Amino acid sequence: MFRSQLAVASTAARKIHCSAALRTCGRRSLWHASPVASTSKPRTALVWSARRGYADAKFSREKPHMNIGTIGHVDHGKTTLTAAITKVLAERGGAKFTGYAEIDKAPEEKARGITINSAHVEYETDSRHYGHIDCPGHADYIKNMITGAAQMDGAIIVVSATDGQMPQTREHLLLARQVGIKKLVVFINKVDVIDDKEMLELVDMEMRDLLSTYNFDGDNTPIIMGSALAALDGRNPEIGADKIVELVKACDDWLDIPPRDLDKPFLLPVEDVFSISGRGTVATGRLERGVINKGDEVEVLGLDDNVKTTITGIEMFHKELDRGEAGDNMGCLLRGVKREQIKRGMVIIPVGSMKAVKKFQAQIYVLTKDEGGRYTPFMANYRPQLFLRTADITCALTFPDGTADAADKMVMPGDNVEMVCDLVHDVAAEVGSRFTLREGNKTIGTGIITKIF
Ligand SMILES: Nc1nc2c(ncn2[C@@H]2O[C@H](COP(=O)(O)OP(=O)(O)OP(=O)(O)O)[C@@H](O)[C@H]2O)c(=O)[nH]1
Ligand SMILES: [Mg+2]
Repeated sequence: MFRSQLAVASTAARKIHCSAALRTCGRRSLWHASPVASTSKPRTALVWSARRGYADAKFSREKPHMNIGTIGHVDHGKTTLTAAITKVLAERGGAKFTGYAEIDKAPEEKARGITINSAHVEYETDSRHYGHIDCPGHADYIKNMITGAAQMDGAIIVVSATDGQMPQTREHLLLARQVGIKKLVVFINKVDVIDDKEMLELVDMEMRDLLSTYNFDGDNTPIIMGSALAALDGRNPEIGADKIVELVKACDDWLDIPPRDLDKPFLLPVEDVFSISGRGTVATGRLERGVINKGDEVEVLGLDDNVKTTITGIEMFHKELDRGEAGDNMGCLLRGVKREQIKRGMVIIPVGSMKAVKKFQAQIYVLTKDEGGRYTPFMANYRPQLFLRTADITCALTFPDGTADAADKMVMPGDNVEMVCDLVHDVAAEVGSRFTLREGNKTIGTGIITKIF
């Protein structure tokens, strides 16, 4: 029932706004991923979820949960690898196989053969439960990549052995760093079409260099070489399934589950919103900190449109929860709220626990052209797009009061500067919050908030 409701909703939305509808489609997978290990429950507990048709089991916390995902340049094989991981683990009882066409399922994705929306799947290893977000690599959809990566605790960067590192390999590493990902695993893909061993060694060496450039541990990061397609097609296990097992083992061993901050007031950055007719509005995202309980009174803050409401339901991967913990990638049913009142970029918090800000000072690093940034300097009142958590907002940059020659001062690519950011809409932020600055198709800078006005 829920599935058909959502299909109707997304068809209607597509008529209104294509990209919004695409996001809805892409997001559906979080709600539809089947439980890995479902437990039977008494009928009474199933009432509201059964009516909505998607929650059919309690979420098990037996294994620690971690959010990872695939990032990297367009066409390097992220979606193929995502499907291959679920296939190989399904054969071992740790996942439900999610095919390529189920991940890239929006019509435009199918027509163009690229990922546009980030999609969610889940799987389990012996030691962990993973939520996995497959991100788009195409430069036009970096916005969706940032929102996807903002929910990850670690990531798999996919690089094709045929191309080696490419512009979005570099940009995604930078963005991963900026959203707080500390460790990565590298998958060098498409080795089935490479005969030259030296070529593989070169890609390996270059990736280690690049990791170090972006402050990851280039020397010790596990690099696995294989073929996602061979694994998905069930051929050549020595470069296919065996390498997927090795990759997943490397994730288990090398990627750390960050300490979950359960004591602070909760903070859930909204990644997507959809409505279920007759039920209400659901906001999804990864709980950044704290613990959220069914029945909590909350404030949805930011983008100039604060809303107060109550959480009437919590879900994670098809399963119902009474409480969500920091790190959970979940959906919250919000009482009496219309879909239009909630937007990606807002945050859900306990009433009054945080303020939205419109103006702050920040330490900003401006990327050089070799890092994919601007070729030319900019001056005061430059207006890039600011990405913070799941929000993206236009801002104006000026120099702090008292800066000498502020009117003529130029900021060069490569500079580290202290600047004042004036936002068009307010956003929930604190001293220490990190953000990225983009202009058109480029990431031009990264920053950290030092003072709130
Ligand atoms: N030969 C070979 N081709 C592969 C392999 N893995 C993926 N491909 C092919 O590479 C193409 C791109 O694969 P995708 O998985 O869609 O790449 P992607 O990184 O998800 O692309 P975007 O999401 O659009 O950035 C497809 O035609 C795949 O079949 C591989 O191991 N070997
Ligand atoms: Mg893809």
